[in-house]
Amino acid sequence: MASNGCTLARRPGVGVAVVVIYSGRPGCVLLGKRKGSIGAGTFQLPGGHLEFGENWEDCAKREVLEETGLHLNNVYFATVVNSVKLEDNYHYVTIFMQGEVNMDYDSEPKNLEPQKNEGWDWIKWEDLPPTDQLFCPLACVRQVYHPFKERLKNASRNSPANDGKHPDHCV
Ligand SMILES: C=C(C)CCOP(=O)(O)OP(=O)(O)O
Ligand SMILES: [Mg+2]
Ligand SMILES: [Mg+2]
Repeated sequence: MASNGCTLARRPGVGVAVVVIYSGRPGCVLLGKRKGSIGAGTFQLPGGHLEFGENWEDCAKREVLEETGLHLNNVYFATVVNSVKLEDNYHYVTIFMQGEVNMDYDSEPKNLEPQKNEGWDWIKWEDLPPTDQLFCPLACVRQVYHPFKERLKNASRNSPANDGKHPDHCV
């Protein structure tokens, strides 16, 4: 760090991405397409930056509400990836949370940030687009996590899996 307290060194960001599932669309997750910032044109899950002092569950609920209008319940830790794409100057630690649409509220997703996202669709996990069309953390997570097979395994853990499956540089 420089003597004036400033530093020019970059540090990774922290993101929270959310696997949103809905009993009305079995096997599907909510998928959008990025617009207007890094990864424009690639497919993404709802999510965004963890705010200072915020816990992961609250961040997941807030981002999904801001971006889609959906309320979540049963939000739990899914997995975490360290995604690095130096050619795009991109390095984020992205925490994946999974949650269900709370049917006490409207269950139709709305594209509430149209400047950042093309729209939301329910897409079967098996039908996710090819890796080169996925936003970096989503491309990473597909290698290590399946939202409809791994819940019991991960839900019983308080910390990320340490099974050697988590590559540092995923794409
Ligand atoms: C890859 C990045 C930059 C993580 C944050 O995601 P968003 O770009 O969706 O951030 P928010 O505007 O939703 O916070
Ligand atoms: Mg956001
Ligand atoms: Mg976002």
